[in-house]
Amino acid sequence: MTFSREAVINAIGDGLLSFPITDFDSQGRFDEASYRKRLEWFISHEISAVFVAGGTGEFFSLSIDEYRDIVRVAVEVIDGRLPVIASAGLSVETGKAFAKAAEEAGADGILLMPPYLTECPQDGLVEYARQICDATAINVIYYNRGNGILNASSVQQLADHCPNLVGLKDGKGDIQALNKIVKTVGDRLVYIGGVPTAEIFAEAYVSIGVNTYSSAVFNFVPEMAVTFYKELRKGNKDVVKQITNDFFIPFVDLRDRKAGYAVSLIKAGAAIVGRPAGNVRAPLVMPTNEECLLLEALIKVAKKY
Ligand SMILES: O=C([O-])C(=O)C[C@H](O)[C@@H](O)C(=O)[O-]
Repeated sequence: MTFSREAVINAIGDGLLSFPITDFDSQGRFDEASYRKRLEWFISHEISAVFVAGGTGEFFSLSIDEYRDIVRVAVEVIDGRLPVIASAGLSVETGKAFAKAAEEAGADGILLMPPYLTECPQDGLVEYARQICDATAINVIYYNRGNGILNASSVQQLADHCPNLVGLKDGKGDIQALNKIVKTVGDRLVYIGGVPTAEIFAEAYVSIGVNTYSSAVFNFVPEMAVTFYKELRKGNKDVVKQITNDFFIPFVDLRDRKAGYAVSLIKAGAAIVGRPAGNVRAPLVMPTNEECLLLEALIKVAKKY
């Protein structure tokens, strides 16, 4: 951990957050050299923290050995210039193991993913998160998504119990429920927008005081992603509307063609802009050639910004 808790809270609470895809070679193995170049390129843009092996980074498809390499490489390349956050989760025991690996590699925090597969009662989810928080000294951001959605009183319980719980990342886009969490738990936590294609929710997020989000499209159109974020924060509704109409709405339409495209299209986009990271791993699939051509046309539009 390079940064103080306060510095991590400041970094993740204001500014654009980036979630790099994970590079695989032609055999589907983690490609360290390519990943190093990607991270260097990432931090040459205006971002405030780097979340590695996240959803966009295919955490769900990585072995713990690959994960160790990814976090080690990220901490080396970023070299204290920005906080590095890495994912953890799946079960209490694997969650603790990932958290330990992240801590040993020098990460500044973990993004705690929902449990694997099973339905989850609220008190069980609180216990899942509590045990993983208690097992690590680094910062924890809970990812409220999938089968692991915490309600406002559960978030409050966790925040009261776990001093290292610093943030909540929304992955559902239920603004009513998120607003209740924000109003109930208040400044005790930092709130991050993180539904797939976060920008499409960004205006709603800002309206309830969620001032930052994770941008997956940053992986292939970083200038546009940064412009969108800055104009949003300045309250420049015209530019936000224009980029939403020109890029995000058609992108979301393309994304909705197949489950998992929120990640697959990002890898396809990276290849189109000359920064390939290999293919996604099963159960995800890559977009078709026709879909890649549609994406290429959208990327041309994005370059205007
Ligand atoms: O864990 C992750 O990779 C995400 O948060 C998902 C993306 O960054 C999501 O916010 C998006 O697709 O813009």
